[in-house]
Amino acid sequence: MDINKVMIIGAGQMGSGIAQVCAMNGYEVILHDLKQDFVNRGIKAITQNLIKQVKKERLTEQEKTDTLKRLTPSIDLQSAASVDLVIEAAVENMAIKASLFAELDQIAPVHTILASNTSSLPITEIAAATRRPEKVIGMHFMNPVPVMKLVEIIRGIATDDEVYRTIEKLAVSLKKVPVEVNDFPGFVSNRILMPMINEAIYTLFEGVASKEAIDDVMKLGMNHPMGPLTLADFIGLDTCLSIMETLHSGFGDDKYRPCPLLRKYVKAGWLGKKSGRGFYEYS
Ligand SMILES: CC(=O)CC(=O)SCCNC(=O)CCNC(=O)[C@H](O)C(C)(C)COP(=O)(O)OP(=O)(O)OC[C@H]1O[C@@H](n2cnc3c(N)ncnc32)[C@H](O)[C@@H]1OP(=O)(O)O
Ligand SMILES: NC(=O)C1=CN([C@@H]2O[C@H](COP(=O)(O)OP(=O)(O)OC[C@H]3O[C@@H](n4cnc5c(N)ncnc54)[C@H](OP(=O)(O)O)[C@@H]3O)[C@@H](O)[C@H]2O)C=CC1
Repeated sequence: MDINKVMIIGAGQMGSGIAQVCAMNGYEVILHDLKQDFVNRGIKAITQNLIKQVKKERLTEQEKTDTLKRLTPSIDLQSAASVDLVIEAAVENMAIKASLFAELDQIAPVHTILASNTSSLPITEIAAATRRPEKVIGMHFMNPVPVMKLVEIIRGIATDDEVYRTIEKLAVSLKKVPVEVNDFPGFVSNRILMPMINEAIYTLFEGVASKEAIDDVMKLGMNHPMGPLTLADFIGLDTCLSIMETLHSGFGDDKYRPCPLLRKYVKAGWLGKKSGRGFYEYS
């Protein structure tokens, strides 16, 4: 199946990154969020990223203009009526995703594939909110989307082989490397990454070392590009907590219990870089 027009739901850090790479690679893109302000913030982030690429002479002024022309803002979910693929990148919350997918199922044409960028939630359960579970799939990009090569592609229990192949082909056309995984809590990426981050938060919580020291150990000792606490701030502490909760409830194993300090920060509204404060402060 050919994909020409894509709708991205959620213009946050992931949604705007996905919209950018789709538009840069020739797709017509609708970028949707709940409020015009949020869509504008997403388009502004994309524009700034493209300007940087032009300055670095990796993109011409014309390519930048053409990319921006392929982006259409939306605050009306009915826009899904004109697309071949929806990639949902709203918040990591099953109730919100299930209700979005049920609505999208009513609006989108029969051929449209409904993909989710969820970082941990079961694709099979999201698919069950629709009458087209065979056309529902996980398409998990990594942050920052324009930089990271991986796209984890997750098959739900009912996902069609043809839908899988279409999404795999699409990922390659975005110059990404697709990796196939089955539908288990946290998939592969966050089943491994997030317990490491949660353990780093426990290490801080228990006073084993300062945040800077914990990050230095993993950066200088293990060659990680970012320390785990900096990475948690970068991902978003609300997203980290949601992922740990999915692992905890999905496996029923207390080794995945979220650190109380992580819960406290999220309750305080300290969500990391996107809210200006998490383990570190950002101006
Ligand atoms: C939670 C989930 O479900 C899954 C996830 O996504 S988990 C998170 C996965 N991501 C990571 O682990 C990221 C780890 N960090 C890194 O790889 C690096 O620190 C980084 C790529 C983010 C920044 O790299 P750096 O060398 O420290 O900084 P910097 O030199 O400024 O950036 C390197 C490049 O990335 C680009 N970049 C950095 N941040 C960017 C952003 N937010 N958007 C777009 N491009 C960005 C820079 O422009 C730069 O590009 P060039 O090399 O083309 O000039
Ligand atoms: N952060 C990361 O590193 C990664 C995140 N992901 C996944 O991507 C998704 C988005 O994460 P991220 O971009 O970081 O989160 P952000 O908080 O940056 O963005 C989410 C956006 O979606 C909007 N939104 C919330 N509910 C709806 C809705 N019903 N309809 C449309 N838009 C909505 C939010 O608006 P508002 O601000 O009002 O809530 C916000 O603008 C999550 O599922 C997350 O797990 C996947 C890979 C990496």
